[in-house]
Amino acid sequence: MSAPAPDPVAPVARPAPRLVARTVEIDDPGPLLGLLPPGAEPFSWVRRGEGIVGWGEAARLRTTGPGRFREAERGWRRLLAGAVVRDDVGLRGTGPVAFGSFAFADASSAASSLVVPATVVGHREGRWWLTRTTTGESGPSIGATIPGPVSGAPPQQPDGPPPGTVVFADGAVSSPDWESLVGRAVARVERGELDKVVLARDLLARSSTPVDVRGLLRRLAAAYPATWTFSVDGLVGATPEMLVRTQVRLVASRVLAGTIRRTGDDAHDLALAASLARSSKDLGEHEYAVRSVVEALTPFCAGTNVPESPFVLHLANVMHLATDVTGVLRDDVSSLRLAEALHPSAAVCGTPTAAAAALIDEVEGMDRGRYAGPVGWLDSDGDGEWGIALRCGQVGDDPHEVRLFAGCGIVAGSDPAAELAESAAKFVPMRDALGG
Ligand SMILES: C=C(O[C@@H]1C=C(C(=O)O)C=C[C@H]1O)C(=O)O
Repeated sequence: MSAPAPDPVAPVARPAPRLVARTVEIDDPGPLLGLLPPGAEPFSWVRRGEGIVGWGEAARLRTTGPGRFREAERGWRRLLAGAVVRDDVGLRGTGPVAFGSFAFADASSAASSLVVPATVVGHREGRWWLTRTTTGESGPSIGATIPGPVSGAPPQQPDGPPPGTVVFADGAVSSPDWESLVGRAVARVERGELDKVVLARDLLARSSTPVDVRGLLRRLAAAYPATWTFSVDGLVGATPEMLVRTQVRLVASRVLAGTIRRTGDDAHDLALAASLARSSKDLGEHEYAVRSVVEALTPFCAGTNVPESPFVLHLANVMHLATDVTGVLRDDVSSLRLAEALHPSAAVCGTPTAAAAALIDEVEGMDRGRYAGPVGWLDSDGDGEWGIALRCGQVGDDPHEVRLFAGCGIVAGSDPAAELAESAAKFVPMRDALGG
Protein backbone atom coordinates (compact mmCIF):
# COMPACT_ATOMS: atom_id res chain seq x y z
CA MET A 1 0.00 0.00 0.00
CA SER A 2 1.40 3.44 -0.87
CA ALA A 3 2.00 6.04 1.82
CA PRO A 4 -0.81 8.55 2.29
CA ALA A 5 -0.32 11.78 0.40
CA PRO A 6 0.88 14.60 2.66
CA ASP A 7 -1.89 16.82 3.95
CA PRO A 8 -1.57 19.97 1.85
CA VAL A 9 -2.60 22.24 4.71
CA ALA A 10 -0.39 20.68 7.37
CA PRO A 11 2.23 23.18 8.56
CA VAL A 12 5.67 22.35 7.22
CA ALA A 13 8.52 22.96 9.61
CA ARG A 14 10.84 25.09 7.51
CA PRO A 15 13.85 26.29 9.48
CA ALA A 16 15.59 29.43 8.22
CA PRO A 17 18.50 28.68 5.95
CA ARG A 18 21.79 28.73 7.79
CA LEU A 19 24.84 30.48 6.37
CA VAL A 20 28.11 28.67 6.73
CA ALA A 21 31.07 30.86 5.77
CA ARG A 22 34.79 30.36 5.80
CA THR A 23 37.41 33.03 5.03
CA VAL A 24 41.08 32.26 4.45
CA GLU A 25 44.03 34.43 3.44
CA ILE A 26 45.35 33.74 -0.06
CA ASP A 27 48.35 34.83 -2.11
CA ASP A 28 47.99 37.67 -4.62
CA PRO A 29 45.71 36.13 -7.27
CA GLY A 30 46.21 39.01 -9.76
CA PRO A 31 43.56 41.63 -10.61
CA LEU A 32 40.24 40.98 -8.85
CA LEU A 33 38.21 41.67 -11.98
CA GLY A 34 40.26 39.06 -13.86
CA LEU A 35 38.98 36.35 -11.49
CA LEU A 36 35.31 36.55 -12.48
CA PRO A 37 34.46 33.32 -14.26
CA PRO A 38 32.43 33.29 -17.48
CA GLY A 39 28.87 32.07 -17.26
CA ALA A 40 28.25 33.19 -13.66
CA GLU A 41 26.54 36.42 -12.65
CA PRO A 42 29.43 38.71 -11.56
CA PHE A 43 29.37 40.81 -8.39
CA SER A 44 31.84 43.64 -8.09
CA TRP A 45 32.84 46.55 -5.90
CA VAL A 46 36.39 47.47 -6.92
CA ARG A 47 38.39 50.70 -6.94
CA ARG A 48 42.07 50.95 -7.89
CA GLY A 49 42.33 47.17 -7.69
CA GLU A 50 41.03 46.97 -4.09
CA GLY A 51 37.60 45.78 -2.99
CA ILE A 52 35.64 42.60 -3.46
CA VAL A 53 34.32 40.48 -6.31
CA GLY A 54 31.99 37.51 -6.08
CA TRP A 55 30.08 34.91 -8.05
CA GLY A 56 27.61 32.12 -7.41
CA GLU A 57 24.72 32.54 -5.01
CA ALA A 58 24.50 31.25 -1.45
CA ALA A 59 21.52 33.36 -0.40
CA ARG A 60 19.31 36.13 -1.77
CA LEU A 61 16.93 38.60 -0.14
CA ARG A 62 14.51 40.50 -2.36
CA THR A 63 12.54 43.52 -1.17
CA THR A 64 10.34 46.26 -2.62
CA GLY A 65 8.55 49.43 -1.56
CA PRO A 66 9.19 51.98 1.18
CA GLY A 67 10.37 49.27 3.61
CA ARG A 68 12.94 47.82 1.19
CA PHE A 69 16.01 48.82 3.26
CA ARG A 70 14.62 47.80 6.66
CA GLU A 71 13.33 44.50 5.37
CA ALA A 72 16.67 43.72 3.73
CA GLU A 73 18.52 44.56 6.92
CA ARG A 74 16.18 42.38 9.01
CA GLY A 75 16.64 39.53 6.55
CA TRP A 76 20.42 39.92 6.71
CA ARG A 77 20.39 39.83 10.51
CA ARG A 78 18.16 36.73 10.46
CA LEU A 79 20.56 35.00 8.11
CA LEU A 80 23.49 35.93 10.33
CA ALA A 81 21.77 34.90 13.56
CA GLY A 82 22.20 31.26 12.73
CA ALA A 83 25.43 31.59 10.74
CA VAL A 84 28.48 29.50 11.34
CA VAL A 85 31.52 31.60 10.49
CA ARG A 86 35.20 30.92 10.54
CA ASP A 87 37.15 33.99 9.50
CA ASP A 88 40.95 33.67 9.58
CA VAL A 89 41.50 37.22 8.30
CA GLY A 90 39.24 39.57 10.29
CA LEU A 91 39.27 42.64 8.04
CA ARG A 92 36.37 44.78 6.90
CA GLY A 93 34.61 42.71 4.24
CA THR A 94 35.86 39.31 5.40
CA GLY A 95 33.45 36.65 6.67
CA PRO A 96 30.04 36.52 4.99
CA VAL A 97 29.21 39.58 2.86
CA ALA A 98 26.16 40.61 0.90
CA PHE A 99 26.24 42.72 -2.25
CA GLY A 100 23.19 44.95 -2.58
CA SER A 101 21.39 47.29 -4.91
CA PHE A 102 18.28 49.29 -4.02
CA ALA A 103 15.62 50.93 -6.15
CA PHE A 104 15.68 54.74 -6.31
CA ALA A 105 11.97 55.25 -5.66
CA ASP A 106 9.61 53.74 -3.08
CA ALA A 107 7.10 53.07 -5.87
CA SER A 108 9.59 51.57 -8.33
CA SER A 109 8.63 48.28 -9.94
CA ALA A 110 12.30 47.22 -9.70
CA ALA A 111 13.15 44.81 -6.90
CA SER A 112 15.94 45.63 -4.48
CA SER A 113 18.26 42.85 -3.43
CA LEU A 114 20.94 41.66 -1.06
CA VAL A 115 22.85 38.70 -2.42
CA VAL A 116 25.43 36.56 -0.65
CA PRO A 117 27.74 35.12 -3.31
CA ALA A 118 28.99 31.58 -2.90
CA THR A 119 32.55 32.81 -3.56
CA VAL A 120 34.03 36.20 -2.68
CA VAL A 121 37.62 37.29 -3.26
CA GLY A 122 38.80 40.49 -1.60
CA HIS A 123 41.89 42.68 -1.54
CA ARG A 124 42.72 45.48 0.86
CA GLU A 125 45.88 46.93 2.36
CA GLY A 126 48.25 44.40 0.83
CA ARG A 127 46.19 41.36 1.83
CA TRP A 128 43.97 39.05 -0.21
CA TRP A 129 41.28 36.70 1.02
CA LEU A 130 38.81 34.12 -0.20
CA THR A 131 35.42 33.51 1.40
CA ARG A 132 33.23 30.57 0.53
CA THR A 133 29.66 30.60 1.78
CA THR A 134 27.04 27.89 1.59
CA THR A 135 23.52 27.66 2.93
CA GLY A 136 21.91 24.67 4.49
CA GLU A 137 18.86 24.11 6.63
CA SER A 138 19.62 24.92 10.25
CA GLY A 139 20.02 21.94 12.49
CA PRO A 140 22.57 20.29 14.70
CA SER A 141 24.50 18.57 11.92
CA ILE A 142 25.20 21.56 9.69
CA GLY A 143 26.13 23.66 12.69
CA ALA A 144 29.18 21.52 13.17
CA THR A 145 30.37 21.74 9.57
CA ILE A 146 32.60 24.42 8.17
CA PRO A 147 33.09 24.14 4.42
CA GLY A 148 36.57 23.13 3.64
CA PRO A 149 39.28 22.69 3.08
CA VAL A 150 39.17 26.00 1.20
CA SER A 151 41.57 25.58 -1.67
CA GLY A 152 43.95 28.30 -2.89
CA ALA A 153 43.23 31.35 -5.00
CA PRO A 154 40.91 30.98 -7.97
CA PRO A 155 42.63 31.33 -11.35
CA GLN A 156 42.71 34.38 -13.60
CA GLN A 157 40.21 33.95 -16.43
CA PRO A 158 40.93 34.56 -20.10
CA ASP A 159 39.50 37.71 -21.69
CA GLY A 160 35.90 37.39 -22.84
CA PRO A 161 34.73 38.09 -26.37
CA PRO A 162 35.39 41.58 -27.83
CA PRO A 163 32.44 43.98 -27.66
CA GLY A 164 29.93 43.71 -30.49
CA THR A 165 28.58 46.53 -32.61
CA VAL A 166 26.31 48.70 -30.49
CA VAL A 167 23.48 50.96 -31.62
CA PHE A 168 21.84 53.49 -29.31
CA ALA A 169 18.23 54.61 -29.33
CA ASP A 170 16.21 57.10 -27.29
CA GLY A 171 14.83 55.71 -24.06
CA ALA A 172 11.59 56.89 -22.48
CA VAL A 173 12.03 60.52 -23.54
CA SER A 174 13.71 61.89 -26.70
CA SER A 175 16.52 64.47 -26.38
CA PRO A 176 14.39 67.45 -27.51
CA ASP A 177 11.55 66.43 -25.19
CA TRP A 178 14.02 66.07 -22.34
CA GLU A 179 15.37 69.56 -22.99
CA SER A 180 11.87 70.98 -22.85
CA LEU A 181 11.03 69.16 -19.62
CA VAL A 182 14.26 70.53 -18.12
CA GLY A 183 13.06 74.00 -19.23
CA ARG A 184 9.76 73.43 -17.41
CA ALA A 185 11.63 72.33 -14.27
CA VAL A 186 13.85 75.45 -14.39
CA ALA A 187 10.69 77.59 -14.53
CA ARG A 188 9.25 75.76 -11.49
CA VAL A 189 12.51 76.32 -9.57
CA GLU A 190 12.56 79.98 -10.59
CA ARG A 191 8.96 80.35 -9.39
CA GLY A 192 10.20 79.25 -5.98
CA GLU A 193 8.43 75.86 -5.82
CA LEU A 194 11.75 74.19 -4.94
CA ASP A 195 15.50 74.91 -4.92
CA LYS A 196 16.92 72.03 -6.94
CA VAL A 197 15.74 68.95 -8.81
CA VAL A 198 17.81 66.24 -10.46
CA LEU A 199 16.33 65.05 -13.75
CA ALA A 200 17.55 61.95 -15.53
CA ARG A 201 17.10 60.33 -18.93
CA ASP A 202 17.78 56.88 -20.34
CA LEU A 203 19.25 55.51 -23.57
CA LEU A 204 18.78 52.03 -24.94
CA ALA A 205 21.86 50.22 -26.20
CA ARG A 206 21.54 47.16 -28.40
CA SER A 207 24.64 45.06 -29.00
CA SER A 208 25.14 42.64 -31.89
CA THR A 209 26.55 40.13 -29.37
CA PRO A 210 25.44 39.30 -25.80
CA VAL A 211 26.98 41.89 -23.46
CA ASP A 212 29.87 40.48 -21.43
CA VAL A 213 29.55 42.22 -18.04
CA ARG A 214 33.06 41.16 -17.04
CA GLY A 215 34.48 42.99 -20.06
CA LEU A 216 32.42 46.09 -19.22
CA LEU A 217 33.82 46.08 -15.68
CA ARG A 218 37.41 45.75 -16.83
CA ARG A 219 37.10 48.57 -19.36
CA LEU A 220 35.33 50.85 -16.86
CA ALA A 221 37.97 50.20 -14.19
CA ALA A 222 40.81 50.91 -16.62
CA ALA A 223 39.33 54.19 -17.89
CA TYR A 224 37.90 55.50 -14.57
CA PRO A 225 40.33 54.54 -11.79
CA ALA A 226 38.90 57.07 -9.31
CA THR A 227 35.48 55.37 -9.39
CA TRP A 228 33.99 52.27 -7.78
CA THR A 229 33.29 49.68 -10.47
CA PHE A 230 30.14 47.83 -9.51
CA SER A 231 27.98 44.98 -10.71
CA VAL A 232 24.91 43.69 -8.86
CA ASP A 233 22.09 41.81 -10.57
CA GLY A 234 22.84 43.23 -14.02
CA LEU A 235 23.25 46.84 -12.85
CA VAL A 236 26.78 47.66 -14.01
CA GLY A 237 28.71 50.90 -13.81
CA ALA A 238 31.55 53.01 -12.42
CA THR A 239 30.32 55.48 -9.82
CA PRO A 240 32.42 58.38 -8.56
CA GLU A 241 30.00 59.04 -5.67
CA MET A 242 30.23 57.30 -2.27
CA LEU A 243 26.95 57.65 -0.42
CA VAL A 244 28.30 56.14 2.79
CA ARG A 245 31.15 53.99 4.00
CA THR A 246 31.56 52.77 7.57
CA GLN A 247 34.47 51.26 9.37
CA VAL A 248 33.68 50.45 12.99
CA ARG A 249 32.59 53.88 14.29
CA LEU A 250 33.97 55.99 11.41
CA VAL A 251 31.67 57.11 8.63
CA ALA A 252 32.52 58.86 5.37
CA SER A 253 30.57 60.14 2.38
CA ARG A 254 31.82 61.67 -0.89
CA VAL A 255 29.29 64.19 -2.16
CA LEU A 256 29.36 65.27 -5.81
CA ALA A 257 27.28 67.97 -7.47
CA GLY A 258 28.31 70.63 -9.93
CA THR A 259 29.76 69.30 -13.17
CA ILE A 260 31.76 70.50 -16.15
CA ARG A 261 32.67 68.49 -19.24
CA ARG A 262 36.32 67.85 -20.10
CA THR A 263 37.67 68.83 -23.46
CA GLY A 264 40.66 66.49 -23.62
CA ASP A 265 43.05 69.47 -23.66
CA ASP A 266 44.80 69.48 -20.26
CA ALA A 267 45.53 73.22 -20.07
CA HIS A 268 41.99 74.10 -21.08
CA ASP A 269 40.57 71.53 -18.62
CA LEU A 270 42.56 73.11 -15.77
CA ALA A 271 41.07 76.49 -16.63
CA LEU A 272 37.60 74.89 -16.71
CA ALA A 273 38.25 73.26 -13.31
CA ALA A 274 39.11 76.69 -11.90
CA SER A 275 35.92 78.18 -13.37
CA LEU A 276 33.85 75.30 -11.90
CA ALA A 277 35.33 75.98 -8.46
CA ARG A 278 34.22 79.64 -8.76
CA SER A 279 30.82 79.12 -10.40
CA SER A 280 28.14 80.37 -8.02
CA LYS A 281 25.48 78.22 -9.78
CA ASP A 282 27.56 75.05 -9.28
CA LEU A 283 28.65 75.99 -5.76
CA GLY A 284 25.00 76.55 -4.83
CA GLU A 285 23.95 73.23 -6.36
CA HIS A 286 26.82 71.54 -4.49
CA GLU A 287 25.90 73.15 -1.19
CA TYR A 288 22.38 71.65 -1.34
CA ALA A 289 23.87 68.19 -1.80
CA VAL A 290 26.39 68.56 1.04
CA ARG A 291 23.74 69.92 3.38
CA SER A 292 21.40 67.00 2.67
CA VAL A 293 24.14 64.51 3.56
CA VAL A 294 25.23 66.34 6.72
CA GLU A 295 21.63 66.70 7.91
CA ALA A 296 20.98 62.99 7.40
CA LEU A 297 24.21 61.91 9.12
CA THR A 298 24.08 64.28 12.09
CA PRO A 299 21.53 62.32 14.20
CA PHE A 300 23.81 59.27 14.04
CA CYS A 301 27.08 61.07 14.79
CA ALA A 302 28.92 62.31 17.86
CA GLY A 303 30.67 64.73 15.50
CA THR A 304 31.07 65.47 11.80
CA ASN A 305 33.78 67.14 9.76
CA VAL A 306 32.69 69.12 6.71
CA PRO A 307 35.39 70.87 4.66
CA GLU A 308 34.60 74.51 4.03
CA SER A 309 34.91 74.36 0.27
CA PRO A 310 34.79 71.55 -2.29
CA PHE A 311 37.68 70.20 -4.36
CA VAL A 312 37.46 69.39 -8.07
CA LEU A 313 37.37 65.67 -8.86
CA HIS A 314 38.83 64.96 -12.32
CA LEU A 315 37.38 62.00 -14.24
CA ALA A 316 38.16 61.14 -17.86
CA ASN A 317 34.81 62.52 -19.13
CA VAL A 318 33.77 65.21 -16.61
CA MET A 319 34.93 67.12 -13.54
CA HIS A 320 32.80 67.46 -10.42
CA LEU A 321 32.76 69.62 -7.34
CA ALA A 322 33.38 67.13 -4.52
CA THR A 323 33.25 67.20 -0.72
CA ASP A 324 34.35 64.39 1.58
CA VAL A 325 32.21 64.47 4.73
CA THR A 326 33.40 62.37 7.67
CA GLY A 327 32.00 61.63 11.11
CA VAL A 328 32.21 59.50 14.23
CA LEU A 329 29.14 57.37 14.85
CA ARG A 330 27.43 57.59 18.19
CA ASP A 331 25.92 54.11 18.14
CA ASP A 332 26.43 50.82 16.49
CA VAL A 333 24.48 51.49 13.31
CA SER A 334 24.87 49.52 10.09
CA SER A 335 26.10 51.00 6.83
CA LEU A 336 22.78 49.93 5.25
CA ARG A 337 20.76 51.81 7.86
CA LEU A 338 22.86 54.91 7.09
CA ALA A 339 22.40 54.42 3.34
CA GLU A 340 18.65 54.39 3.93
CA ALA A 341 18.85 57.60 5.97
CA LEU A 342 20.98 59.33 3.33
CA HIS A 343 18.92 58.23 0.34
CA PRO A 344 17.92 60.09 -1.76
CA SER A 345 20.49 62.84 -1.29
CA ALA A 346 20.11 66.16 -3.06
CA ALA A 347 22.85 65.02 -5.48
CA VAL A 348 20.34 62.67 -7.17
CA CYS A 349 16.93 63.96 -6.07
CA GLY A 350 16.92 67.64 -5.10
CA THR A 351 15.92 70.12 -2.39
CA PRO A 352 13.53 69.98 -0.59
CA THR A 353 13.51 66.22 -1.01
CA ALA A 354 9.73 65.67 -1.08
CA ALA A 355 9.08 68.44 -3.61
CA ALA A 356 11.94 67.26 -5.81
CA ALA A 357 10.83 63.62 -5.67
CA ALA A 358 7.29 64.68 -6.62
CA LEU A 359 8.56 66.73 -9.58
CA ILE A 360 10.73 63.82 -10.76
CA ASP A 361 7.64 61.60 -10.62
CA GLU A 362 5.61 64.15 -12.49
CA VAL A 363 7.96 65.05 -15.35
CA GLU A 364 10.73 62.47 -15.81
CA GLY A 365 8.52 59.98 -17.61
CA MET A 366 10.36 56.82 -16.52
CA ASP A 367 10.96 54.44 -13.64
CA ARG A 368 14.63 54.90 -12.64
CA GLY A 369 14.77 51.31 -11.40
CA ARG A 370 17.93 50.92 -9.35
CA TYR A 371 19.77 53.80 -11.10
CA ALA A 372 20.64 56.51 -8.53
CA GLY A 373 19.85 54.13 -5.66
CA PRO A 374 22.43 52.80 -3.19
CA VAL A 375 24.68 50.02 -4.51
CA GLY A 376 27.45 48.28 -2.60
CA TRP A 377 28.00 45.70 0.10
CA LEU A 378 27.87 45.04 3.83
CA ASP A 379 29.50 42.52 6.13
CA SER A 380 28.36 40.70 9.24
CA ASP A 381 29.32 43.64 11.51
CA GLY A 382 27.15 45.93 9.38
CA ASP A 383 30.22 47.72 8.00
CA GLY A 384 30.16 48.32 4.29
CA GLU A 385 30.36 50.69 1.38
CA TRP A 386 27.35 52.07 -0.48
CA GLY A 387 27.84 54.16 -3.58
CA ILE A 388 25.15 55.91 -5.58
CA ALA A 389 24.47 53.86 -8.74
CA LEU A 390 25.56 56.40 -11.40
CA ARG A 391 27.34 56.12 -14.78
CA CYS A 392 25.69 52.77 -15.15
CA GLY A 393 23.37 50.60 -17.17
CA GLN A 394 20.91 47.83 -16.50
CA VAL A 395 21.50 44.73 -18.60
CA GLY A 396 18.14 43.44 -19.77
CA ASP A 397 16.64 39.97 -19.64
CA ASP A 398 17.83 39.92 -23.24
CA PRO A 399 21.64 40.16 -22.78
CA HIS A 400 21.96 42.14 -26.04
CA GLU A 401 20.19 45.08 -24.37
CA VAL A 402 21.40 47.61 -21.81
CA ARG A 403 19.47 50.61 -20.52
CA LEU A 404 21.83 53.49 -19.68
CA PHE A 405 20.99 56.37 -17.32
CA ALA A 406 22.31 59.87 -16.68
CA GLY A 407 20.96 62.85 -14.81
CA CYS A 408 21.75 66.46 -13.98
CA GLY A 409 21.03 68.84 -11.15
CA ILE A 410 18.68 71.63 -12.20
CA VAL A 411 18.73 74.94 -10.31
CA ALA A 412 17.66 78.50 -11.09
CA GLY A 413 19.54 79.63 -14.18
CA SER A 414 20.19 76.08 -15.54
CA ASP A 415 20.33 76.00 -19.33
CA PRO A 416 18.44 73.01 -20.84
CA ALA A 417 20.87 72.63 -23.78
CA ALA A 418 23.86 72.64 -21.43
CA GLU A 419 22.15 70.05 -19.20
CA LEU A 420 21.49 67.82 -22.22
CA ALA A 421 25.18 68.07 -23.15
CA GLU A 422 26.14 67.26 -19.54
CA SER A 423 23.91 64.18 -19.56
CA ALA A 424 25.57 63.09 -22.82
CA ALA A 425 28.99 63.40 -21.16
CA LYS A 426 27.76 61.25 -18.27
CA PHE A 427 26.74 58.50 -20.73
CA VAL A 428 30.31 58.34 -22.10
CA PRO A 429 31.78 55.81 -19.61
CA MET A 430 29.12 53.19 -20.38
CA ARG A 431 28.97 54.00 -24.10
CA ASP A 432 32.72 53.55 -24.42
CA ALA A 433 32.73 50.40 -22.28
CA LEU A 434 30.01 48.92 -24.48
CA GLY A 435 32.22 49.62 -27.46
CA GLY A 436 29.89 52.23 -28.97
C1 LIG B 1 22.72 62.22 -11.50
C2 LIG B 1 23.97 62.05 -11.90
O1 LIG B 1 25.04 62.67 -11.31
C3 LIG B 1 24.87 63.50 -10.17
C4 LIG B 1 24.64 64.90 -10.57
C5 LIG B 1 25.71 65.79 -10.68
C6 LIG B 1 25.46 67.19 -11.19
O2 LIG B 1 24.32 67.52 -11.55
O3 LIG B 1 26.40 67.99 -11.28
C7 LIG B 1 26.99 65.40 -10.32
C8 LIG B 1 27.23 64.18 -9.78
C9 LIG B 1 26.13 63.31 -9.35
O4 LIG B 1 25.80 63.59 -8.03
C10 LIG B 1 24.34 61.06 -12.97
O5 LIG B 1 25.52 60.87 -13.21
O6 LIG B 1 23.43 60.44 -13.53
